[in-house]
Amino acid sequence: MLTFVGLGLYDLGDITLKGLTYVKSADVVFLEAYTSRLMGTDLTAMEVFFGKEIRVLSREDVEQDPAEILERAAAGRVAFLIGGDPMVSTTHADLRIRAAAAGIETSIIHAASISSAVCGLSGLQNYRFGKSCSVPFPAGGWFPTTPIDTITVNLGLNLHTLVYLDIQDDRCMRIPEAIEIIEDMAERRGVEPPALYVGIARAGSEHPVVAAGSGSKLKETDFGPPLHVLAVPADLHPVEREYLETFAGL
Ligand SMILES: C[S@@+](CC[C@H](N)C(=O)[O-])C[C@H]1O[C@@H](n2cnc3c(N)ncnc32)[C@H](O)[C@@H]1O
Repeated sequence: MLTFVGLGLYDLGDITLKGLTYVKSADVVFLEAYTSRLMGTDLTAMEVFFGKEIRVLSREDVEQDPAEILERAAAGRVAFLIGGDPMVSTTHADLRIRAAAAGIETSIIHAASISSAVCGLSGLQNYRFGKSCSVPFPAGGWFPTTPIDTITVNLGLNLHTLVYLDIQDDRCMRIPEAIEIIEDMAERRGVEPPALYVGIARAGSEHPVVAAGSGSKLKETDFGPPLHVLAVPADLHPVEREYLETFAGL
C-alpha cells in the first residue's frame, strides 16, 4: 500500500488527522523535501512527533529510481510524505501510475496547499488564475524565460499567475530576488515587467507576511524567512482590490 500524505503548509500542526493516523500505522515512512518544505519544523521533530524513523528521498530516488519505494509498498504500508497537497505542483502522479502498474494499492491523504492558501491570503479569486510557473535560480549560462512568457500570456487573458520560487538543498528563493529575475527576463524578452505583485511569506504560520505593490516596493519589503511565493494579478475585481488594500497594504 502506497499512501501519499500531504503535510500541509508550515509545521507539524498542519497534517490532517487522517494523515497522522496513517503515518503512525505505517511500516515505512519516506519524506520528499525537494518540491516543498515545512519551515516550522525539522526532521528530528518530525520523527519524534510521528514516532517513526523517516527516510528522506532525493528527486532521483523518486523520479528515476523508485524501485525501493515500490518494493516496500508491495510488502507493507508505506507513507510517502509531501509538503502541501501531494499532487499539487509535484510530479508524483508518475509514481502513483508506476505503483498501479505494479499492482500496488495507492491512496492520497490531502492537506492544505499553497495554491489555495494564496487565494485566502491575497483575496485573488481562485477561478481567475491561469497557468502557474516556477522561477529557478539562474545557473551558469542557463537563464530560462518561460516564467515571463507564462505571466504575459495570462495577463493577455486577464488571468492571475501563481509564481513558485525555487527550493534547493542549501537555499530557498526569496521574493526580492524572484522579482529581480522576472524583471531581467522581461527585459530579455522585450516585454513590460509586471506592474503589480503580491508577495506571500510563510503561509500557514501564525504570522504570514502578505504585501502587494510594485516590483520596486516589494524588493524593499522585509518578508522574513522562506518559504516565499508570488502572485501576479490581472485586472483587479473591486473586491480583490479592497481585500488587498485591507490585508496587503495596496
Ligand atoms: C512546487 S510548489 C509545491 C506545492 C505543494 N505541493 C502544495 O500543495 O503546497 C512549492 C513552492 O510553493 C511555495 N510555497 C509552498 N509552501 C509555502 C508556504 N507555506 N508559504 C509560502 N510559499 C510556499 C514556494 O514558492 C515553494 O517553492
